[in-house]
Amino acid sequence: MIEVADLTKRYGRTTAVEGLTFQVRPGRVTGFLGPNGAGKSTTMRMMLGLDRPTAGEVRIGGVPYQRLHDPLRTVGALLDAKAVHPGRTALNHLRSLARGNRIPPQRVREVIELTGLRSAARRRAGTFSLGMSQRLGIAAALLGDPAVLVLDEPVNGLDPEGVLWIRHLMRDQAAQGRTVFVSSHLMSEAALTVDHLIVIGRGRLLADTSMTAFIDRHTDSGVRVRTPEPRRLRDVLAGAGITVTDHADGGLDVAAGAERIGELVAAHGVPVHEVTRNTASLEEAFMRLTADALEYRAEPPGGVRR
Ligand SMILES: Nc1ncnc2c1ncn2[C@@H]1O[C@H](COP(=O)(O)OP(=O)(O)OP(=O)(O)O)[C@@H](O)[C@H]1O
Repeated sequence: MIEVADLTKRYGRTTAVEGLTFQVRPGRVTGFLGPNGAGKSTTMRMMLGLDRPTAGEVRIGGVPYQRLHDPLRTVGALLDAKAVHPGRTALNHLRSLARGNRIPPQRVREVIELTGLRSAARRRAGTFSLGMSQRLGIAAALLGDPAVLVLDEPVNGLDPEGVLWIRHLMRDQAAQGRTVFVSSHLMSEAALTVDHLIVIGRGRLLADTSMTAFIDRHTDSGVRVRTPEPRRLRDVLAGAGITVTDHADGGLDVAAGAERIGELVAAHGVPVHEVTRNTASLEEAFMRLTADALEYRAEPPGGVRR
């Protein structure tokens, strides 16, 4: 469990984090979301004792990071994947971390297997792609078999297979009862992985909610349908008392479930090219929630930034 209590961080006149209070519980994946500059990395650095709070505190398993006896065995972190010495091989990097933290050498082999780095283990970290560096960073985070994982944008630079892998890994770690705290600036990505959501903007807490509640509240129940015969489809749906509206992309927004629509078009022989649930509204809800808190917003042409 991670407890953040009234946490504030100022850099000169910039307030990066202001009065943040929330808890990250074990057994689930908690997403930490906010637009660029919202204060996510600053908060994570304070969790890991890399930055001193101006006020407030963070406790991991009831203890501030600086007072942990065995930090690497308590909390594993991925903050900056490129922070590894470029001349070191992945294997040597992990071995030296293990040695310095009294972790048995066989654990190095285990995390290399777990992160799919076996074929790259003897290559120098400086030659790694961002995706491979992310895997190495995650291997280091898992090395001490910690009960708490803190991952800053772990999906960054990963290919589609890597993205799936990290999603499974996080779910798996949470299912084992660990605390998994992961930052992202994308709602759509978080929606696929996280159970709980902490959203911040300009360093302040905007939402602390379950993902299911957020999705239920913000996604339309409607379905987008594409057909080469829109008029016939409209007639069939209207005949069944279903509301249909045109969408700018040429599709139709239909206020009914996919099953009902599927049955009706099959019964009337209307050809359909696409039936998709409206999830775009989730990203829109996130944008609305954080809009006033966006640090870098595009200026309207000729306008003045508010
Ligand atoms: N060392 C520092 N000195 C001065 N200002 C800083 C420092 N670190 C962060 N900031 C400022 O604090 C604010 C929060 O930054 P932070 O990097 O924590 O945001 P973030 O949510 O992680 O953003 P991103 O998604 O872009 O990484 C920003 O205004 C940033 O410019």
